[in-house]
Amino acid sequence: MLCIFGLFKDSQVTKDGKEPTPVPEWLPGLGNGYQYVFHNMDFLKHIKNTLNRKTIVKFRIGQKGVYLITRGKNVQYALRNSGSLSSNELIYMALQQLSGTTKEDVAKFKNDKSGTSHVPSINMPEEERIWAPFHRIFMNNISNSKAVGVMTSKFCEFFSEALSQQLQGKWQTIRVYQFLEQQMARCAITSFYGSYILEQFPDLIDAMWKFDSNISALVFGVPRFLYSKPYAARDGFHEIGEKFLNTAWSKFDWNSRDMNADWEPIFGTRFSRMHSKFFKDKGFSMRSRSGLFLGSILNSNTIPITGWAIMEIIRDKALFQVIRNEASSAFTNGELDIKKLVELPLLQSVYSECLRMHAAVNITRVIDEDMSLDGYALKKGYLVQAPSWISHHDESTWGAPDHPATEFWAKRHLKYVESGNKNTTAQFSMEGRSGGFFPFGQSLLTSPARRRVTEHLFQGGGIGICPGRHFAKQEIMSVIALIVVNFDIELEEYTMMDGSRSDRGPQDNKRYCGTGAMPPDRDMKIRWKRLGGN
Ligand code: HEM
Repeated sequence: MLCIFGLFKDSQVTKDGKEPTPVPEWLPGLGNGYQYVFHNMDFLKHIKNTLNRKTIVKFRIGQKGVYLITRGKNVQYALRNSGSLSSNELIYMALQQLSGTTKEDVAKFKNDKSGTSHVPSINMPEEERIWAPFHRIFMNNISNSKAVGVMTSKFCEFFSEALSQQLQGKWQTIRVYQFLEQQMARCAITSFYGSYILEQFPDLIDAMWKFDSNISALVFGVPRFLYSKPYAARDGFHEIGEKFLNTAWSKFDWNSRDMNADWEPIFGTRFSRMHSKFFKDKGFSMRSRSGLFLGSILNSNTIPITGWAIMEIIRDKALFQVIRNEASSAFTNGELDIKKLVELPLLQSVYSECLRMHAAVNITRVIDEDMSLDGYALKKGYLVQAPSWISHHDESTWGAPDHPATEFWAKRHLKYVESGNKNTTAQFSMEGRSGGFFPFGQSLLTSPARRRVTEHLFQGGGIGICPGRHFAKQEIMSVIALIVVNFDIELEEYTMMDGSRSDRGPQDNKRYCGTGAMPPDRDMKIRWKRLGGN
């Protein structure tokens, strides 16, 4: 586990290349550990401003050396092309810190060196393998198009139902983010994990948000004796998971036809059933099973991105109208056509712009062997970290006349092509920029061809690109479409998160920087009126 406090020490110059420039210490003599953990965005701004001509810089968190990579081509190279990097140590840390997996159960992951392929890379009995079947559960039940289709259609069914509870033809006041935090979370959990979990444990949503707001302290490894609140939040959340798993297991008939259903009320999706059964069959403790199970419940990325998109659309009346017109074209007889929806150019541009601005992940790998990158010599044992916040705010990649990268611009990802008769059509495009855009992480594997053939074939396990990204896009775009098409909306005022008046609009809640999507720190009070028809 990373220890956070310690003095910054410069490392030796090697003969194999330049030594990356050390980041100036935040507090002379005290290093950057505290700033990195508790003020990650300020730390990243500090790096961006003081070292903006360097491509790789280094600093220390306690005893751990970290290289930060700040340019798109290096991020691509380091996270895709090198056999010298892995994410295993980080996964073990996340398992212990976030999921609360017991040491004995983490050891089961560690002991499996057979890789994630069907064919083990070393001689190992099939029943002792963890990584390969675990990855298959993700690939077959979250990433593939059938599974995504089931989850999206269930989600839309529940979310449409939630919207239909709003008064028709009458103005009503709500707070946008508060509504999403409760209603979108409820629908996402139900579509993924079935209806039983929230019927039995309605406090789960609040426990989830409490846990979520403490994730950075847990991820960055703040010890329990220094700061116990995050651990209490995690334990409270996991206790609900334990109670759920106990009752759901006794209620569900594993020999019934529901075992293979796309969705049933007790466990929800096939993913949730397979995942839960897998860890029980492998003899994991109840505490580990609960943490692993609840890990994927978190809506901590999709809800903030949706919140930002909806607020941006509401505060610009012209944009609201254009998005409404565009989204309406994806409805046929009141039914949302998801395939059409996810291809809509402006909506995709708004979605990507919100990910660009607010998804702040520090994609991290461990260097397994000394390596060189961009003329720099990088040492074994260091972490390599690519902060999306820096790449996503790079003016040379994203800036446009009158639309600096620091600002939301709905049309930033559109290009205009001639469509005959001197007309032009807008198309969604990330051309030439995708290297600097990685809200969902990056695949570790080399060429696209190799990635296609051997997706998830890396030694020992490891994280690849987010397997939930297709579902996330469909879920977020569906919520936007269902709201703008079915409601007239007027902005009343901005509020603090407790509902009291705020004299400014939302900004990123910086506490989340480095760990995922940053939610807004203010809410938006609106009047909305549900329309008839759709
Ligand atoms: C806007 C929404 C989302 C964002 C920005 C996001 C981002 C990420 C990132 C950055 C990673 C780590 C990749 C790495 O370190 O290389 C990740 C992993 C993961 N995500 Fe997402 N995610 C989102 C939504 C979702 C959803 C909706 C699901 C589930 C349906 C999901 C499931 C997962 C899982 C299971 C992993 C771990 C993968 C592994 O261990 O191989 N994510 N996500």
